[in-house]
Amino acid sequence: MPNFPFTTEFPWPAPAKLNLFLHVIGRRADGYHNLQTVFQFLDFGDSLFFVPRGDGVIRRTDGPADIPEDQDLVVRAAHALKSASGAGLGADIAVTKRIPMGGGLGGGSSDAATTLVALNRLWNIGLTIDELATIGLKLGADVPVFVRGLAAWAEGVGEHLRPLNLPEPYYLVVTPPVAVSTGEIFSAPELPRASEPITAEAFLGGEGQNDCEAVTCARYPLVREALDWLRQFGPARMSGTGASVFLACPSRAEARGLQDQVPKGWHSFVAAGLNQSPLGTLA
Ligand SMILES: C[C@](O)(CO)[C@H](O)COP(=O)(O)OP(=O)(O)OC[C@H]1O[C@@H](n2ccc(N)nc2=O)[C@H](O)[C@@H]1O
Ligand SMILES: Nc1ncnc2c1ncn2[C@@H]1O[C@H](COP(=O)(O)OP(=O)(O)OP(=O)(O)O)[C@@H](O)[C@H]1O
Repeated sequence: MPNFPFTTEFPWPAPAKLNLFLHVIGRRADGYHNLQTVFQFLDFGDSLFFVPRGDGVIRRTDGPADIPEDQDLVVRAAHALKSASGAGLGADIAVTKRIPMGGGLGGGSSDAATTLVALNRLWNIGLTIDELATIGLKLGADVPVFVRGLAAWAEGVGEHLRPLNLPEPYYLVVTPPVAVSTGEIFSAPELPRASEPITAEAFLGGEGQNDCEAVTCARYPLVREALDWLRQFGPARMSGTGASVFLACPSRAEARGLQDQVPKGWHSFVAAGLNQSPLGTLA
């Protein structure tokens, strides 16, 4: 195997995201939904490790047992990058998962984005961020924002992105023990699909909600319970299509204090909101 400048053993970050609000504006002909949302990153996430291979083979050497290797978004992202660029190299990829799956925190999308950015560098292909975002969009609607690495106002299915400078509070994020299927919520007949578009300024002034909340809460009563529990302490909201709910807190200490009271069996963490992804500094 050639001696690469980065036979990297250091972890590449794949941060979680929050949707600070999520409006469903309409349905496209292909069944996907046009949205308005705001993405912010968290200083909490998965860690990915890459060792380039000279023989062109792409393998996941460690990762979530319940996702078959060939379906893992890191493996799919590596193959997509290889065919888009004609790269001859391969990679061993190990994933340390921390982001709850089906949690509305974008874990799979973030892993895919980190794979694109890391292998672009390690394989020395030199694709631009725009090219990586285009490849990423085919893997998942949330991948482009993770590739670009800036908190953003998003429209379309999440591909039209405008960087936003947001407050960076500490969040308490609570995930009840259910995995919500994004496809199920978007295909629900009862999903409201006609929110009036708002402006980023209106969002910054306090407007906005999560249009998927009622559908997810009706179908997954534990998400309703988690929201009701967190709303005792402030204006909590759901991220994405759930299952995670979050509350901005004035300090890390205050968030930790609330976390101590989270009911048993619910996953939770405290993390700072970030307007720049930790991946951004490596891209
Ligand atoms: C809800 C969000 O997390 C908000 O950030 C994303 O829009 C979802 O992004 P994602 O998990 O990357 O979703 P994808 O894997 O692209 O889509 C899963 C399924 O959800 C539905 N879907 C997704 C996104 C979207 N804007 N409209 C949709 O109707 C589609 O049926 C799709 O088959
Ligand atoms: N590396 C991966 N990490 C997490 N999920 C993956 C991965 N690869 C494939 N998947 C699949 O993607 C599905 C969605 O996972 P993910 O954690 O991204 O959900 P999510 O947080 O609800 O995403 P979003 O907020 O984008 O809707 C999982 O149920 C799993 O089947």
